[in-house]
Amino acid sequence: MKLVVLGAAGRMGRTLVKVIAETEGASLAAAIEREGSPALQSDAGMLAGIGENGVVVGSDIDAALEGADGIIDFTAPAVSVDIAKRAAERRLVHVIGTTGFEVGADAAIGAAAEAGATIVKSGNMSLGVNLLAVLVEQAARALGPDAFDIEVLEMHHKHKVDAPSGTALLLGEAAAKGRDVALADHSVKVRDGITGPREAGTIGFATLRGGSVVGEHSVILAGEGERIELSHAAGDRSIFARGAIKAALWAKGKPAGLYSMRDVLGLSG
Ligand SMILES: NC(=O)C1=CN([C@@H]2O[C@H](COP(=O)(O)OP(=O)(O)OC[C@H]3O[C@@H](n4cnc5c(N)ncnc54)[C@H](OP(=O)(O)O)[C@@H]3O)[C@@H](O)[C@H]2O)C=CC1
Ligand SMILES: O=C(O)C1=N[C@H](C(=O)O)C[C@H](O)C1
Repeated sequence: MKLVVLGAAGRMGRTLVKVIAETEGASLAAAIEREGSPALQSDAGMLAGIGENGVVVGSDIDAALEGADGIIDFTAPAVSVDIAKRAAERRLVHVIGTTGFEVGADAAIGAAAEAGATIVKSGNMSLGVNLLAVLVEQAARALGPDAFDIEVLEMHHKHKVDAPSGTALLLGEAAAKGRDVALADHSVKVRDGITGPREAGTIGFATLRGGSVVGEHSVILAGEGERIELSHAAGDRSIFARGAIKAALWAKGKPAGLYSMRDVLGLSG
């Protein structure tokens, strides 16, 4: 499968270039960065630390998509929404790992999927986190909102620009699904000052940033005299890259539509 990596000089882009080179059935068709990026004209393999691979980083996305089968995109929300439309026009696979979307972006991405793109989108592409989400959903269903409070805690490196993380929101959605409520109506993303006691049934989020932490998430279910913690720690970005490439290979030949990593991993149940 011929893949275009968008944001090829970024932390995830470089990891993807490396993992694609290690993956049977996948090849790097093009490596794209934004216009004006200092990475333009560099060799993508050199940036990824795997030695020269002959793929020169460019910024012409339309030329890159000619003859490609799919795009792997860990960039920024506005970029991913725009690329979804281009993927729809060409009926391509588009794997979206980008996080931090505003309300409304889901509708635009859904429209692109209806218009012809085969999109796999997830706030976390790792097997471990997607399994964790299944466990969180089960725990939230079993432990009712009057007896157990749910809090989602995350920590990431100091360069991360969005909060709560896409993974924290994915885990919050899983908890809300287990409780059969809408996360938007029950989430508490900020606490400061005299907040009053905790409201039963809410799902709280706490965000930590610092150093080089790749990504750590805990869902805490706190009851009277007992507490359950379900956690995941990412040690290396290759877990996200392997998941994203697996998603692209899975999506090739599938009907256009919007899919999740739970679909890819057979965890939709
Ligand atoms: N779903 C998942 O499993 C994971 C998701 N992520 C998410 O992926 C995203 C990227 O993370 P990360 O790699 O750490 O961030 P980086 O900032 O390291 O990488 C993003 C790259 O995209 C580039 N870029 C920006 N605009 C464009 C454009 N128009 N065309 C092509 N490239 C562009 C940036 O260039 P420049 O710096 O010059 O602007 C940068 O090189 C974030 O939203 C993050 O949360 C990260 C890890 C796992
Ligand atoms: O920005 C990151 O680094 C990560 N972003 C994703 C998120 O927002 O959850 C996934 C992972 O935790 C790393």
